[in-house]
Amino acid sequence: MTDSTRRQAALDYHALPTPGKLSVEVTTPAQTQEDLSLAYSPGVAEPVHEIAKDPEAAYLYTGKGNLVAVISDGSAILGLGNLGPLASKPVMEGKSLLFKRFANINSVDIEVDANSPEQFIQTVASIADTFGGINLEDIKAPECFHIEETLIERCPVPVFHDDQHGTAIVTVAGMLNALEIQGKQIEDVRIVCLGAGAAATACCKLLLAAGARKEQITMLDSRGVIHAGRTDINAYKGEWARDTEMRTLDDAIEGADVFLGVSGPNLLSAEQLGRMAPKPVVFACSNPTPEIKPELAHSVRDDLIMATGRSDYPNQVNNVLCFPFIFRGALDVRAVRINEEMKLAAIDAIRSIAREPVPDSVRAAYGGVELSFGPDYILPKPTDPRLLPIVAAAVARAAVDSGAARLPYPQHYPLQPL
Ligand SMILES: NC(=O)C1=CN([C@@H]2O[C@H](COP(=O)(O)OP(=O)(O)OC[C@H]3O[C@@H](n4cnc5c(N)ncnc54)[C@H](OP(=O)(O)O)[C@@H]3O)[C@@H](O)[C@H]2O)C=CC1
Ligand SMILES: CC(=O)C(=O)O
Ligand SMILES: [Mg+2]
Repeated sequence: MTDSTRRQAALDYHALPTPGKLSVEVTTPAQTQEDLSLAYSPGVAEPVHEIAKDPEAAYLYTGKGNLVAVISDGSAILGLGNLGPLASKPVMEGKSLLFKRFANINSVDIEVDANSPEQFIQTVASIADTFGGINLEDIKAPECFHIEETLIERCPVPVFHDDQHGTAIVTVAGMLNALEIQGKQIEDVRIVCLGAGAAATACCKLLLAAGARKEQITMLDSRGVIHAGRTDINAYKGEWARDTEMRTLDDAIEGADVFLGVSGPNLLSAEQLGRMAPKPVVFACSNPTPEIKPELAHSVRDDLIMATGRSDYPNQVNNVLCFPFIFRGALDVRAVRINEEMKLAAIDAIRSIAREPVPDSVRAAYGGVELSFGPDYILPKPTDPRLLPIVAAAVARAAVDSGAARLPYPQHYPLQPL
């Protein structure tokens, strides 16, 4: 497919058969006078009274318990930058599509035109109780950290910034598998993280929790290495400042085992890739254009494991492998928050699936190619029907065991694949 054919196909996909990617469906009878008198006036007054008496009744009489809002201010849309709330709508509709397609969670997208983080927080906090959970998306650093921390405290339902935690969970799951295939230990590897924003910060924190050593991680922002002499960095970046002579990606990449790109398009050169250690792992996760294109990377070396955030190459490291399923588990036990135990459980569950034989339906959806645990298959595909039962169950169990759940482990688990 040429670039212009792909562009037109993408525009047609969004315009046809009706604009956008989602619609709303009615789940109760609404044909007769009797139906309407139950659905609306006078019948609707009965659940109103029940919810006014006990807010928990909203889970029984409304769609709240299976409804997640995808909310953005459009300040970091994929790797495209700050293009504003309305331009983020196709991405947010896309996330809602993925919630429905992969975890049967109803989802609406909300794009907030806010003048300040406080205004954004106030807007989200005032509507949060409408939903069973809030998925924050594509909000740039450093504002995203304060926004998420504050909303977690203020909202009665789980709040999860997907670009931080969804990305980190999938990255760590993929990284542990990739390092194992390359015969390396996470404790030993030198990691270069290009990007110092929402995704980078959360990925590196979770890599530490998985065993990586902080002194082995070099983080870079658009001005270069985050080092102890920098006076132009905020406190979030300051946590990653190293006492080092390295200043540029050129310096940092020499002999590195891992390149994690969560920054922008085409920022890692073939020459730089060539100077990484033997058997490197390269996660070029910027969307839609990775830090280095797989064709170029593979032309430079044949000993690497290469991943991108995209669906059209092997090894998709993308938060789609996490957010539908972590919310499914969280909603089903009515978790008050999504905690570290639930994240670690999601990592183990996701990475374990990649080691099992792949169902025919997945192979068929990916053009019939052979998929088995190895350099070109480090993570399950998003269409893998095992993700829903296995990841949701692991997350729900962790929520119950860690005290985050308000309901017991669901009797109807494990879920049937969709
Ligand atoms: N595959 C996946 O699942 C996901 C991928 N991503 C990708 O990660 C990228 C960042 O997203 P997110 O963290 O949400 O955005 P943020 O805006 O929070 O962070 C962007 C970071 O990239 C840095 N950056 C920009 N240009 C350069 C450059 N030339 N060299 C080095 N660093 C640079 C910025 O530096 P500075 O701080 O100096 O401005 C900033 O630290 C996007 O491309 C996005 O598509 C994000 C989430 C999930
Ligand atoms: C995948 C995603 O959330 C991003 O690139 O921002
Ligand atoms: Mg995103």
